[in-house]
Order: sequence, then structure tokens, then C-alpha cells
Amino acid sequence: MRETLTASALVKTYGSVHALAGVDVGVGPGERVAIMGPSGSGKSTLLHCMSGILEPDSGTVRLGEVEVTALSDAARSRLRRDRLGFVFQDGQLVDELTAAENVAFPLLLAGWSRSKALKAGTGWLERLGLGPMSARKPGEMSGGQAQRVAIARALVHEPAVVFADEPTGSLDQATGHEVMQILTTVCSMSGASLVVVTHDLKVAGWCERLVEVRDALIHDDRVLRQATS
Ligand SMILES: Nc1ncnc2c1ncn2[C@@H]1O[C@H](COP(=O)(O)OP(=O)(O)OP(=O)(O)O)[C@@H](O)[C@H]1O
Repeated sequence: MRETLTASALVKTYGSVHALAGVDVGVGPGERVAIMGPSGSGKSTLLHCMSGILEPDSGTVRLGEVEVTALSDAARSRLRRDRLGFVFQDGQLVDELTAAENVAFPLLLAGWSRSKALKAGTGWLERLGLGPMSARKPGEMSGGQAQRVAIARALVHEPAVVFADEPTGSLDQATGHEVMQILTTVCSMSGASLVVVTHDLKVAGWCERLVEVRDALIHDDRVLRQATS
């Protein structure tokens, strides 16, 4: 479902370190936004606050009608599970589970029966050209294949927003290109917004907007290209 994500006046400190010093960012329904900036500028903290992983010291995050920052820890966890998807640098798949089981995992957490969840998981793998990988475990796949499995897992429950933290960080350039192509295509197809933290301008180039963070503040927020969907 398409929703607007809005972060307003976010402040987050760690002891005496100001990780976010009053940050406003909006992500439109289905929009793709890249977050860039020097190391230590606050990008991951921003992504974690926007996705409800971290609670800001002050400020608000809203997803559609829901004020995420006003929810209890349990309700925020449920919102992350049901409405958001995550792709991390190293995939973070469960080593003991097959590719199909990894993709089915969010559906099992949401209460789906095992057979229905596995069928949906396998369907997603087939859509991403990974049908033959369904029964393999993460250790038996290449980095690019594992990242495609992670993308399927992030999208399987049709989230409103997908958050990706350095999704191509451990991949070579060609594989990273392929992974970004797949990630942006499946987000467009499902109507999910995408928020990508990256150090790589090529990765940012897959997005419609580039938000630059410096010293815990938004330094620049500009349109890279018109939305394609
Ligand atoms: N758990 C923590 N405890 C203490 N300080 C932290 C913690 N997490 C982040 N910081 C500090 O907050 C600031 C912002 O960190 P953050 O990880 O958000 O930056 P970043 O832009 O994502 O960096 P990088 O590109 O290196 O991943 C940094 O000064 C960092 O050292």
C-alpha cells in the first residue's frame, strides 16, 4: 500500500554526540530517496529513526496516518514487521534456513500457514530468477544471489516502505548494478517507497531524490530525476 513517510525535527544524541540535530525528510508514496553523506554524519541513525528501529530523543515520524514515534515498543515492532521491509549490506539471511524459508519468514511471523508462506516465498524467488535456488541455504549462494533473496524477503509482505542500508556494499560493481535494478523494479511494481543509505553515487542514481546529510543536519535535498511510476 502506498503511504507517505514523514520525519520532522528529528533529534538523536548519543551522550555528547549529536547524531541528528533537527532533521526533516519526507518520502512520497512510491518515491525512491537516496541518503548520502560523509562517514559519521548521521545517515544510519536517520534510517533507523525513520524505520522505527531507534527512538529519537525528540521529533516525529509518521507513516500515513500513523505516528510511529507515539507507538509503544511492541506496536512499533509490529509496524516494522507488517508495513516495512529491510535490506542490509550483507543480506542478514538466516544461515540455517533455505532461500524459500528465508523469504517466507516475514509471512510466518505474520501468522501465515507454513505451506502458504513457502508457496509465496518460492513465487517471489521465481520472479527474481532464483527459482532453482529455493532449497539452497545462504552459504551455498553467491553474494549477489543472497542479496536478491534478501530483496524478495523485504518485499514478500508488500511493505509500504523498503529501507536499504548499503545494499550493494559487499558486491562488485556489475552485481551491485543488477541488485539495484532488481530492487528498484520490485519496489516500483509493488508501489513501495525506497529509502537507500549509500556511499556510492551510482547507487544513488537509481533514486529520484538525493538527500545529503552533513554534521547531523540535512545539507541538501534535490531531485535527481522525475519519478518513473
Ligand atoms: N550506538 C552508538 N553509540 C554512540 N555513538 C553512536 C552510536 N551510533 C552512532 N553513533 C555516533 O553518531 C554519529 C552518527 O553515526 P551514524 O552511524 O548515524 O553515521 P553514518 O553517517 O551512518 O556513518 P557511516 O557512513 O560511517 O556508517 C557518529 O558520530 C557515530 O559515532
